Amino acid sequence: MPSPYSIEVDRLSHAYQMKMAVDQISFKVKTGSIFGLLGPNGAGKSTTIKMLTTLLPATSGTASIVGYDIVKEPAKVRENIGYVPQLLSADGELTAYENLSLSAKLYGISRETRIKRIREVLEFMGLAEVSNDLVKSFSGGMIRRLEIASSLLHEPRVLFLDEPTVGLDPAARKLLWRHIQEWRTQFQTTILMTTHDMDEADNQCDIVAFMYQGHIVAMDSPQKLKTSLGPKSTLDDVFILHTGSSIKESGDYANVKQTRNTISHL
Ligand SMILES: Nc1ncnc2c1ncn2[C@@H]1O[C@H](COP(=O)(O)OP(=O)(O)OP(=O)(O)O)[C@@H](O)[C@H]1O
Repeated sequence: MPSPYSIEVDRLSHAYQMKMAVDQISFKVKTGSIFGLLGPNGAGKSTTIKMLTTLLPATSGTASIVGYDIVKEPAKVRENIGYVPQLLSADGELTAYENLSLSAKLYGISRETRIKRIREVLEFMGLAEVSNDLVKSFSGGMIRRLEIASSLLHEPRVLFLDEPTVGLDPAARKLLWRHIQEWRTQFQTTILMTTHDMDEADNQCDIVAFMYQGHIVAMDSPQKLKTSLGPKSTLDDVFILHTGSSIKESGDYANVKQTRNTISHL
């Protein structure tokens, strides 16, 4: 029987020189669900995503994506995933269509399929009407939707989104999520995202894992995490309980700076 989980992580760790950025984390993500890694800057969220997308080797532990081992079968893993990194990846000097066409060629999608897929992802991400406009004329939210569209061209079974809404205003965030949720409903795509926005995790994720200093300190549905503390509790209250500080106060400076740079790029 096939596993009900699209992502399985077992005691996964990564050390940068002497520093343990991710320290023996374990979790499973059900197919078709949205799993949020929530934590302050420097908690280890991006490092986790980079290991699961085969961009960074694990120091120890194992993980599989739709049954493929990230160490033994990295090519198979890559065939089955989409990845949208924090930093800007769309080319402003090209149109939306041209950006997607370039990505589709890189994915090796045949010419006939390419045209159909590009139309499909443009439609799903609400960009069909601006497909021939230069990306440099786009808002931050439109650029993000284009980057997500690009990661969906090969119809991945698992999508990794690293801080998908960082730097976007509330209206752009809402629109972005509407489009992502529509895609997920249609294709049953499993999504792993990182965020340090409590409301976003609360509203969009089926399961949330709090990351702090390389560890997962709590993991459950947002509702269960909150009710375990009492009525009217927020996810921030749960985070404070497990770490002793608010998510806003517990990041490290270097990473805050990096996030701000990302925002100014958008
Ligand atoms: N290339 C690197 N070399 C050395 N240390 C690194 C490197 N990348 C990240 N780190 C450190 O590893 C830890 C985890 O960083 P990581 O980027 O995974 O955290 P994060 O939770 O994703 O934060 P952010 O929200 O800023 O992306 C941090 O202490 C960070 O300074």
